[in-house]
Parts: sequence; structure tokens; C-alpha cells
Amino acid sequence: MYNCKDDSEKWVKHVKIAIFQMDITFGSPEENVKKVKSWIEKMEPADVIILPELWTTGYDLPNLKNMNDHFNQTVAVLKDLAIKHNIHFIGGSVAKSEDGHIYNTMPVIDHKGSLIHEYSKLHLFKLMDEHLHLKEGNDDPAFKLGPIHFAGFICYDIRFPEWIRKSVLNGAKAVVVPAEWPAPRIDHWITLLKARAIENQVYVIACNRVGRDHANEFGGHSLIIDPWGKVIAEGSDREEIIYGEIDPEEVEEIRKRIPIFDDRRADFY
Ligand SMILES: NC(=O)CCC(=O)C(=O)O
Repeated sequence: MYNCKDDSEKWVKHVKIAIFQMDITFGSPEENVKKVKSWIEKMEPADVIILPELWTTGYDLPNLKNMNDHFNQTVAVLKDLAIKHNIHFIGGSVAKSEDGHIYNTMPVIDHKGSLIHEYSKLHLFKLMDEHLHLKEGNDDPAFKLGPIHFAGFICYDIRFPEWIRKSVLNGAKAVVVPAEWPAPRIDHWITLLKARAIENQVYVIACNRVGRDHANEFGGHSLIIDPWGKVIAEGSDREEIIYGEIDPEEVEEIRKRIPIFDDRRADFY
């Protein structure tokens, strides 16, 4: 069985992922936290939970400025849950106030309840007014859970392949993507995620919300894609937990089969 809760450097197999493909109650952290707490109680055993983008508030962007301590409060909840359930959280993203700005920030919390990583969305999505309310981050997307190298990006970031390639060249074997991706562009979502997996020969684990707010209907179709581009698990357009296992050794197998990282012409590009 898997063990990505082993802190040693030993290579592990079959890390079990649980994607919380949830609807989000607009502007109501209490309701959304309540839902995450109840889903954990009923979920199958897993190693890592992935949550969607801005899962506590949705795109209630004008009101985020009144929620100063929101990020720390949410991280505190996730820390308690991580310890109680002995599970890692890639905590989607949560609005974070800092230095007079608000960031769209992914917290990663390990099974011992430590906040081990933060990444603030690098590319703000103007079509959903992010540039009017948020500030872009400048973080490194890379983090490790146990011995596994992940890189985490947020939603619109997946349209920038060179940003993801940079982390892969630095060692990432699995790319994680929390999102609030609208239903009318769900074919872009699926195609871009498959392309990121195939071109980088990495796992792609992507959690999209479902439901609607005043402006958008969101498309679900959360995905776990292997480094060959095969879909291991795919969500519907309704609320559900999506499970799948990833095996980091598979990345090396695929890279032996088609050795793009040996063949690429870094002298040209
Ligand atoms: N929340 C987002 O970043 C949405 C990105 C999106 O919809 C896109 O088409 O890109």
C-alpha cells in the first residue's frame, strides 16, 4: 500500500488522492467549511485531499477586503482536520490579506498539521475581475509531500505552459490545479490539462468546483491524468469526491519510453 506519510526519501507507490469536487456557497466560509468537515467524515481512506479554488468564499471578490484574518483562520481549520484524519491537504486556494493586498493563495498542510507551502496565483483572470480585487503572487509552485515532488498552480495558470514547464524542469512529478472553471469553457479545461500532462510527462491532478454563482456556472470534470495522458479518474458536473491513485515511478517509465527531456533542444529554446 502507499505511504506518502513516510518522511523518508524512499520511493513510494500508489498515493491515493481524493478530489473534493464541491459546490461553494457564495460568501459563506462557515457553510463551506461545514461541508468539507462532513465530506471528510464520509470519505474513503486517502493520503491527500485536494480542494477547489477560493473554496471558502467563491468569487465574492468585493467583500474579501473585509476578511483580514480569513486565511489564517482557514489554515487553522485545515491543520486540525489534517491531524484528526492523518491526511495531507492541498487546500485549494483561499483569499489571503497581506501588506494591504489580497492574494488568491494555495495552502498546503501536511498530515502533522504543518503549513508547509503557500503559492499565490501568478496569472490573474480579467474575465472574472480578479485584476480589480487581487494582487498576483511571486511564489515558487514547488513543494514536497513525503518524497513526492509536486507543483501547484491555480486555474488560469494552466494556460501558461512555460510556467508549468519551469517547475517540471526543476523536478516536479505531479502538477496540482485547484480551479473555478466555468462550464462553457470546459473543453479548454480538459484539453489544456491533458496537454500539460502529455507534454511534461507528469501526473496532473485538477479539482474544479461545480454549481453556479451570479455570473457563472462551473463545470466540474475534475481530473486525474497520468504522465501518458490517460485519464485515471474524471468527475461529472455534480458534487462528488473523485478518487485515484498515482504512482511516481510511472513518470520515469514514460520518460524512458519517449525521452523528451533528453531530446529537447535547450540550446535553441
Ligand atoms: N478562475 C479562473 O482562473 C478561471 C480561468 C478560466 O476560466 C479560463 O478560461 O482560463
